[in-house]
Amino acid sequence: MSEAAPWITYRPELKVLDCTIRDGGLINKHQFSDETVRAVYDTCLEAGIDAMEVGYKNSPKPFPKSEFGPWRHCDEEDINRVFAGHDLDKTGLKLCAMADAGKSDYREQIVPRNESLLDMIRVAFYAHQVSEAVQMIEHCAELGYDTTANLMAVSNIDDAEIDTVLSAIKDTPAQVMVIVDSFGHLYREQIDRLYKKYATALEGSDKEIGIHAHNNQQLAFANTVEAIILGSNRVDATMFGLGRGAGNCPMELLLGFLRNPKFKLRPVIKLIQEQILPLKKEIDWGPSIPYNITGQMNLHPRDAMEFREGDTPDDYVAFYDDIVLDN
Ligand SMILES: C[C@H](O)CC(=O)C(=O)O
Repeated sequence: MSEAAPWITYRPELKVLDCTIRDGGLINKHQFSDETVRAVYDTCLEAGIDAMEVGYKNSPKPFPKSEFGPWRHCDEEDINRVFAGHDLDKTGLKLCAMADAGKSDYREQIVPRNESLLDMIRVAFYAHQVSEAVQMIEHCAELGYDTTANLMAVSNIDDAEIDTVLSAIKDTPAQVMVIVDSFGHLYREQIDRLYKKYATALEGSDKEIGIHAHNNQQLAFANTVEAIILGSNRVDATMFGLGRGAGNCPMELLLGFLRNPKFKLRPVIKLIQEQILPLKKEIDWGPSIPYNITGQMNLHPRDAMEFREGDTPDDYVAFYDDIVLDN
């Protein structure tokens, strides 16, 4: 964590992670073409982005390969095909995958780091899964990976539970503890409170604090900037905000804000024009009233996603009546 964060200026320790394919895959079952995945990778290289999350290391049992694309499982052969020749030392780009507690066969699916092009495993978990998350982090660190701890849905957990998680994670080898606003519910003041809570609990552990924001209330970029101002040095964003439901902090806004000259905006704009805009015609993401409502109500976006996939995606009043009057 930065002691004093000179937020509007050059801060070389601040690292940007692109999770377009991993988070965006939650709206199309990770059915991206190799061309799109490779284009995001090439853009990360050209734009000076520090890490690219290529998907999930999740089990094919709950996510059968007949239904879900390769980036839900990140088999090594798929990684080797699409990122052939990737070299961390030459490019400075870390490739990473997310493993969900309860949904990953991590002991079988994750091979030693020196046998993989992946450099980092981000462990995602809900508060009640913290014991498994600790085991996963320790296991992946033993295999040689950088690791992060991503406590999901933090807006929905009481303080005592957050404290329990933070004290369990503090002693793990995870380099980063991420503030994850899964429901896009948090306001600036809550980001402040959580950042300070995480920083106090993790003091002395050398862990960085990360931020992963969803855009239900059109606050993902603002909340990301707020975390950066406070000292967060590990920041998630996606190209054109492509991500589950309302999407994420848009990369194009984030890079426009950062002052490190290594970050280049033009390749991101080019990718958006050539690859992401065509996707926008096929799949729905980004803020809309159903996502605003679930964000305001601190609910998982699944009902809004189902509604947007249905026959009357713009019948906002019907969604309001269903969700607001039912809760
Ligand atoms: C822990 C991850 O960042 C998963 C995710 O995207 C979420 O919002 O939850």
